Parts: sequence; structure tokens; C-alpha cells
Amino acid sequence: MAATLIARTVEIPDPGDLIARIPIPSGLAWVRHGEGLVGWGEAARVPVPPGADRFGEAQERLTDLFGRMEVEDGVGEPGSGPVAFCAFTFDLEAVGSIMIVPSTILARRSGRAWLTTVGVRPPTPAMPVRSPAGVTYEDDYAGAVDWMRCVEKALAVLGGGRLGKVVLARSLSAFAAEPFDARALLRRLAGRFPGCYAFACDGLVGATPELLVRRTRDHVESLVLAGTTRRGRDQEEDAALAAALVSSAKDRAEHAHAADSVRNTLQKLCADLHADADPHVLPLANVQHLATAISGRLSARRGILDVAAALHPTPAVCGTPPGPAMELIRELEPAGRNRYAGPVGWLDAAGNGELGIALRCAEVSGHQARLYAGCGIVAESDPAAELAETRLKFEAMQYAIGADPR
Ligand SMILES: C=C(O[C@H]1C=CC=C(C(=O)O)[C@@H]1O)C(=O)O
Repeated sequence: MAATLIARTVEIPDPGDLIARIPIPSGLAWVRHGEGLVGWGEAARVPVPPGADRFGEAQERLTDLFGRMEVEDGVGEPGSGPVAFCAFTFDLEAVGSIMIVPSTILARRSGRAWLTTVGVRPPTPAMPVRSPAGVTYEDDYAGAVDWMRCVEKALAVLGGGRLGKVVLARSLSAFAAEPFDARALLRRLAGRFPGCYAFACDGLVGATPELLVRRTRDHVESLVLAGTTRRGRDQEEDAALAAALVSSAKDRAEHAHAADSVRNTLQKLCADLHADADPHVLPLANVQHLATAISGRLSARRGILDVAAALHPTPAVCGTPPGPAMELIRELEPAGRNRYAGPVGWLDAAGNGELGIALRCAEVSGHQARLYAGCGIVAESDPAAELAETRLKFEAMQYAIGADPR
């Protein structure tokens, strides 16, 4: 029988910059505006098998694991006690979903900070942070021209009326002279995108603006994004681009697919649901998006993974209707997405947590980082404009990783 793990949470003075406290390159993170959780060490590693009930299976495995722990929680907040960081593959049939309970978790929210240790915590000597150097890029499976052909194929399917929207993605590989250190990427992402969730989980690193779901006791929130334009070179151009985005029929249609779907799904799970009547513009350092905030109270006891199971994949990353959109994505993206566009974040023993959609991210392994970016395609989409949009979106991770010196 496995030894009982002991999880102890104590309140601590403000630890300062959470990302700066991660001592090793393989640290875990979920940080926005300096608040959130970071972790390191592995008290438990829980792979999640693919399949239609993978979120249910993940919940069962976590309930079992947390249930076998002895918990002393002196804080009693969502995210205190033992926590699992998680990253799920986009495609429920793909392998690679993982949950990790770190042996040390450092957290800070709304003026409180706490430290959780799980199991016997060996001292973790701090390793210096290694910045990426000598980075070069290569297109993966679909280079620019091939990818535009895929968009054209999708447009032909959209023209047939079976699909309203499909999200197509492509990837780009970066190679560095030294193995990548997630902490260096996190620092740069958190610095430039403070309003995004900077995350790291077992090689998946990024900063996503999109919240799939946050569950705080019976309260759930989601921020739906779809519809994109660039930032202006000055205030005037920026405002003009934002106004054009709001009044673009193509972007409004693309956004409505995603917002309606999330609202309808949460409607079934919640009492007093509130959804913005019209999307607002969310400006980020490199792009601006149409955004709709949705929140409500769960009408029955459901954990965050139950809500994620109902929501994923949203039309912000898949399409409508989801079945045919997923089929087309599998056909046009044969290399698969791994955990890009899947749920990423953290979960606690009470069913609370935060899950973003893994966007503006890379799968990092040794010297290689595979960056992903995708775009919602609707009948009015133009392949060249969509390609330009993937370049804008790649720019977030390229900023973190560094430019190609060639
Ligand atoms: C699929 C991505 O973005 C989604 C989220 C915001 C805006 C999107 C768009 O305008 O296409 C996408 O739906 C991505 O960044 O790879």
C-alpha cells in the first residue's frame, strides 16, 4: 500500500514575485497580475487516459489521491490544501493529459499568501534561470502556403452549410542552443502580458487571455474570446481598429458562435446566469479581441472538471457544431495539437480551480519549443488575413523565446 501523503498549508508573509520563487526549470505556474499559484517538485503525477469520459476519470483519480492524503489546512481558501496543476490535450482521443501535485505550492490571492507542502519535502536547491539563446525557427507540418490551402478547404466545407465555424491552427518550432527553462519564458510572458494567465505545466508554457472556467465554491465565471485585430501604432489607430473590430460582421459572427455556446452550456448548469449583452474589446500587448464575460451560480454540486467537461471544446478553439468541426480539424491538422487549445490550470480537493484555454503557448521539450496559433474561420474569412492573424498570435511566444537572428 502507498504511504499516506501529508499536505500542510500555512499562512505566510507576502512572498513577493511568485514566478521568481520557482527554484527549478520544471516549475509549475498559474499567475495573473502577480496573483495565483506556483509549484515545484512532484508529490504525485497523475496521467489522464484519453476517452470520452476523461474529465470524469481525472476527477476520480484526483478524488482518490486527495482522499488518501492527510490534510492540515490552516488557510481554507480555494487553492489551499493539496492542489493539482493540470493540462489536458485538445482532442479527447489524444494521449498526453496530465495532472501534477507538486510537493511545494506557493500561493497568493487578495492580500493573503500561503505555502503548502505535500509529503516529505526535500530541500530544492535553486538553479539559475537560463535565458533562451541562439534561437532559430522552422515551420512545422503546415507552412504558410499549405496552411492557407487548409483554410480554403475549410471555406469550401463552410460553404456547404454543414459547419458554421471551424478553428484552424498551425505550429512553428523554435530550436535553442541550450534546453529551454520555463521560468525564463514565464517571466517574460508575465511582464508583457500581466492580464493574461501565465502558465507552466509539464512542458506546456504560455500566457492565455482566455478563461474557460473559474470555480470558487458555487460561483463560476468564464471569459469567452473570439474575433481578433492588431494593436494600433498610436492611440488613434488603436481606437479605430477596436471600433472596426466591434462593428465587423465577420468578427461578430465568429464571436457569437463561441459566446452563445458557452452561455447555453452554463445556462443548463447554473442559476442566475449573467452574460454581457454585447462583447467588449480586450486589448493585449500584441492583439485585441472581442470578449464576453459570463458568470453564474451552480445549481447543483459540480466540481470544476464537470463544468470543463460540459464546455470543452468551445467554438473559440473548435467550431460549431463541435462534432463536424472536430472531424475537419483532425483531417486538416494531422499532426495534432497536443495540449494547445486544451484546458490548463489548477484544481483543489474541494472542486475549486481555474482552467484557461491553452493559447499563446508552446510545448517545450529540451532544446525545442513547438508554438501554436489558430484562427476562427467563418464563411467571410480571407486566408491571407487569417495567416497574418496567426503571425500576430505567434508573436506572444516569440517575444518570450527570442527572435530568429537570421
Ligand atoms: C485559437 C486562438 O485564439 C482564439 C481566441 C481568441 C481569438 C480567436 C480568433 O479571433 O480567432 C480564437 O478563437 C489562438 O490564439 O491560437
